[in-house]
Amino acid sequence: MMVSQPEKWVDDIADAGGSLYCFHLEATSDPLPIIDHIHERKMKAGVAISPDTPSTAVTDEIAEAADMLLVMTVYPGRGGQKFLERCVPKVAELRARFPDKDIEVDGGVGPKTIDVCADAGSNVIVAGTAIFNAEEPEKVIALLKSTVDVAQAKIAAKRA
Ligand SMILES: O=C(CO)[C@@H](O)[C@H](O)COP(=O)(O)O
Repeated sequence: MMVSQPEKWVDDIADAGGSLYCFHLEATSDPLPIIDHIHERKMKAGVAISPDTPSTAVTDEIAEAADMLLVMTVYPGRGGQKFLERCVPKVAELRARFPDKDIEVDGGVGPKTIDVCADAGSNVIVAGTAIFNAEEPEKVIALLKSTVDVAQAKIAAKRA
């Protein structure tokens, strides 16, 4: 949800059948009650950070309460923007602190940029333009999935 006052829309999304409610950390000074509310409404809670927000803004307390952490790799607003590689170290930092958490990337992700995201530890991928503009979207989806699967297996092997 790219909205201010994200707490206002939790019930509407739950009532509409939502299963995940992801909101921007920058949009609130009090994220923990929002996460609690999302969970009370039986949805998973995601916390997103924009490109200029450091990963350390996601405190251990917030991350432990949330189900998913989203590192935006473009400025929120529209599809088709250029992937911001400078955001990738935030994925690695979050993955190091939270080995078992879902960590998502969103923005400019496609066949040319998936490797760095997957190697940094992202296991949830949002891709718009790379899929919708592809001649064979299913092949792009398969590539994104397999790249993440291989990277996740490597990361798991290192941890073992
Ligand atoms: O909502 C946003 C950006 O505001 C993203 O979800 C993008 O829409 C993803 O699209 P691509 O960057 O993959 O085209």
